[in-house]
Amino acid sequence: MKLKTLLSSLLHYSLNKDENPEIDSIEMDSRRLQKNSLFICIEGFTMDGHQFAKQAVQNGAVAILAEKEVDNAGVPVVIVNDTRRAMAILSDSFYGHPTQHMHLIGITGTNGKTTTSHIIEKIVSDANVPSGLIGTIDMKIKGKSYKVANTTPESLFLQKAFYQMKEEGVKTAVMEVSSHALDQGRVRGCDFNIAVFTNLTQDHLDYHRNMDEYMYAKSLLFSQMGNVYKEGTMKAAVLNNDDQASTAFKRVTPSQILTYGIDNKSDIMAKDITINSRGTSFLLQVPGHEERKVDLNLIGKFSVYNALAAISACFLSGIALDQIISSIESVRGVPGRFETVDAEQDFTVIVDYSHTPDSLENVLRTIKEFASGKITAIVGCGGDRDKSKRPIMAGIAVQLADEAVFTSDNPRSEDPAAILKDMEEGVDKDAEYRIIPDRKEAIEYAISNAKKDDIILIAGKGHETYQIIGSEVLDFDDRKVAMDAIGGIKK
Ligand SMILES: CC(=O)N[C@H]1[C@@H](OP(=O)(O)OP(=O)(O)OC[C@H]2O[C@@H](n3ccc(=O)[nH]c3=O)[C@H](O)[C@@H]2O)O[C@H](CO)[C@@H](O)[C@@H]1O[C@H](C)C(=O)N[C@@H](C)C(=O)N[C@H](CCC(=O)O)C(=O)O
Ligand SMILES: Nc1ncnc2c1ncn2[C@@H]1O[C@H](COP(=O)(O)OP(=O)(O)OP(=O)(O)O)[C@@H](O)[C@H]1O
Ligand SMILES: N[C@H](CCC[C@H](N)C(=O)O)C(=O)O
Ligand SMILES: [Mg+2]
Repeated sequence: MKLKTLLSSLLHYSLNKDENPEIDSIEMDSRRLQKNSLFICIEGFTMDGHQFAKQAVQNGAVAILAEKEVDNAGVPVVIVNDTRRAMAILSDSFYGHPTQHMHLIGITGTNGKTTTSHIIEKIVSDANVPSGLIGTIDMKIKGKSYKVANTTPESLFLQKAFYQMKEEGVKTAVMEVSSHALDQGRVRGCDFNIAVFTNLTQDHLDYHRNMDEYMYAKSLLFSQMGNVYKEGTMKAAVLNNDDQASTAFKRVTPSQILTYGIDNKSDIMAKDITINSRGTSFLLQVPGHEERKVDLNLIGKFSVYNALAAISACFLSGIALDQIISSIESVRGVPGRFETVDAEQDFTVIVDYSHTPDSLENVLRTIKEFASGKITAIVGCGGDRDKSKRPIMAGIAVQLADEAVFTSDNPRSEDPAAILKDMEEGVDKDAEYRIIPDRKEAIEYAISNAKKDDIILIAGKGHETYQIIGSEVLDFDDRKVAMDAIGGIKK
């Protein structure tokens, strides 16, 4: 594609010379350049990509997109206000607007994005619709899994992935949309047909300055729904009516709205919820349909919210209600979300990705609803992430579990002892808890002391198969460590 053809999708830019090279690829990393590429300089959080312009030209770039003057080695330089956002628009054009050729469902919210997106993908593929998925655990194209670096990848990766999906015949794609991605404009250019909101509680206050800014970032998914519109295409916001933030999203979205809820009157509702240690049942109310009983294999009131969000999105996508219900009833769970580690021991071990105050509280309250033995919570907090959630999470663990064990999550560049100190700030001086900084030892301690009917919650890392200590990424999987520890005591 010629440079000027590519640039025609931008509202505004300036070009320093009247040249029009052929562009065969778009790149944002000077170390991974191809011949005849357009190099996009990004001022990042750790590096300024503008300093690599000359290196990029030496490595094959024939044009540069930047926010300021660069050492360009003679190639055309395009100046725009914001290169990350321009990259999203250009990538969408370069790959032929792939999301305009499929039904795209985006999910945002503090908790439940991964779970809800996996449920939707299951319902869609059970309905024999070729499906794609992008999120925290992986990217899936018609069931085949690929690695991703971010929950919501950078636009360049994203549009290339959608192009691959389109080429492979994907008709419906579902993706998690993180607040970071919205803030950085990674999903500008995505033609969302349905935008789903799960809930908003505290997280990521290391990145967003306060809850209002965090909510504003989330609201962009809904306010930008009208940015790409072709007459006749479905555009809808699916909002949790029991969460206050939905009021703001209702105001900013230009699209049709479908609400779901348990407590407040909503379009799609769950009533008469019953929870046991194996699942959750409820009566489902959907407009134009008789009330229906749904038996989920997923546990907790929060699982009902995820189910309602998924049912609402699939209902709007035109999948028959019978089909939706039979699929959702067959969902066995999502890796690392309330996943039990079972070696036929007489106590229960649950690995769960609760790394926010709200998710930890929900999971512990859910466990309390069916526990007959002692509840032990193993909890840590990530380094280089929202520090203000540390004392809150520690307080919740002490308050709701019978025994709280504080340990390390991914300390990253921080001192694990300092993170544990921050956690301790949240508990009363006379409260009882145990500190075991080494995560493996913490898990082994809890398992070797478990008695019949006890429940051990290993929170925070869910599906993760690594632990980041300093700059090292070490093999670590809570499920495997727990399984080995159970094996050890059964010998
Ligand atoms: C804070 C943040 O969002 N960082 C993201 C950001 O990195 P950055 O701005 O630091 O990039 P940088 O290293 O400064 O580099 C700037 C530019 O220079 C270029 N460069 C750099 C070196 C070089 O030699 N040559 C070169 O060209 C880089 O390719 C880049 O274009 O841009 C990168 C590329 O897209 C992201 O991978 C990276 O995510 C990091 C890994 C991250 O941890 N992000 C988290 C905070 C995040 O986004 N999380 C959310 C999920 C949260 C949730 O689910 O709860 C997510 O969507 O994943
Ligand atoms: N609807 C919900 N409300 C509150 N907590 C939830 C909900 N759904 C799941 N959780 C809890 O949050 C944890 C993370 O769930 P999930 O991975 O689905 O969320 P996410 O939004 O994708 O998180 P992340 O932003 O880290 O990717 C789960 O392990 C569970 O403890
Ligand atoms: N997407 C989340 C993941 C946190 C997972 C937890 N294990 C940690 O490392 O803090 C974040 O980046 O905040
Ligand atoms: Mg996720």
